[in-house]
Amino acid sequence: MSFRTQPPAPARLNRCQLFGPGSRAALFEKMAGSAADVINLDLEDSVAPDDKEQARRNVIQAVGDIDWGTKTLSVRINGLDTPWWYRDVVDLLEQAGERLDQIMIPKVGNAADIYAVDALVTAIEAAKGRQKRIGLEVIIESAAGIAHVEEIAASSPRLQAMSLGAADFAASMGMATTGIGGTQENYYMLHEGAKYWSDPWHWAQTAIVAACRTHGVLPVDGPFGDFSDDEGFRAQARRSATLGMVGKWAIHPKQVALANEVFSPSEKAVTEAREILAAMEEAKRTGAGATVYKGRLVDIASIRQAQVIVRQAELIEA
Ligand SMILES: CCC(=O)SCCNC(=O)CCNC(=O)[C@H](O)C(C)(C)COP(=O)(O)OP(=O)(O)OC[C@H]1O[C@@H](n2cnc3c(N)ncnc32)[C@H](O)[C@@H]1OP(=O)(O)O
Ligand SMILES: O=CC(=O)O
Ligand SMILES: [Mg+2]
Repeated sequence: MSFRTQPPAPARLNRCQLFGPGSRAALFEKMAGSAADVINLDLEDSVAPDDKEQARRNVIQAVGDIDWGTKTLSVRINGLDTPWWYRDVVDLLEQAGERLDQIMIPKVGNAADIYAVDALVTAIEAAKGRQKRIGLEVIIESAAGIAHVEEIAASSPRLQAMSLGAADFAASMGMATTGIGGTQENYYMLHEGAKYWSDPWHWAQTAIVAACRTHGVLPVDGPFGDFSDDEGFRAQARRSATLGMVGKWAIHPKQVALANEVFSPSEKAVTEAREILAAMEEAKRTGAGATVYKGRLVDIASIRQAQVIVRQAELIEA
């Protein structure tokens, strides 16, 4: 480990972030009743320009009126290149109740974007005497966002989570697709006449995970647009989990159970992780740094790997 140790990410579940348009208030109770760990009420791209102000009013009212249980409650504001974002922040912080946990900033391009929102949030919190410190989450969904991903991850102590937004990311990068996440038909290697599909999101995801893990932020996979394709969602989510992401968005309620399934370690994985920890305790007792578990090497690094799984299981059990 470097002299500068890796800070832990927030210790809370973030397996699924369920989105719903702020303009569809009839969905809010259903979202609250879902099994998602995080709720994102949207003021941005799922809300038509003419509905922006009504959506903002709906969301402010819903923050206080609806029982959101123990979920993390987040509102996605409009981008900093729009005329709406500052009023989103001001009205939310001045008018929405203390139940609000987070503001999600879309299309961030550099650390200064978060600085601007942080400054505004900090001033309003102080002026209004808000008791709960609002967290921030961001979406990396542009060429600038991915180019500056590390400074964005380091930008504010308020920053809790960072998502990859596959739709806007693809548009900003000029990718030849209208698909939102998942396998891209034309992204394959050809070997002896057979196609081997590759993952065009992989590099952006690993860049996000590395930036997040360096700075103690939760890395999250964003939307998977084809909500009729459960297996496609699962495959995308499993790749994300394998790379170190902690959860995935749901843009339809049927995706919530899929995300929870993939980002909850199986009983078998938890048992194995606990057995590895026990095997290493035994090894330590005898003065060994490495031992054999089920015919394979485990050593002190295995303790850190097993702890990732056990910590997630403990959050779920709590
Ligand atoms: C891609 C880039 C991004 O920025 S993604 C993030 C922003 N996008 C969004 O927030 C979109 C969220 N999703 C939606 O608006 C809707 O789910 C869309 C995709 C339009 C589908 O809506 P709809 O045609 O009503 O779906 P459906 O008839 O299959 O619904 C079945 C039951 O589920 C409900 N439902 C629907 N959406 C949500 C939701 N987001 N959260 C909670 N519940 C939802 C419907 O009301 C319907 O309920 P019921 O069975 O009639 O009681
Ligand atoms: O905001 C999300 C996206 O995929 O774009
Ligand atoms: Mg987007």
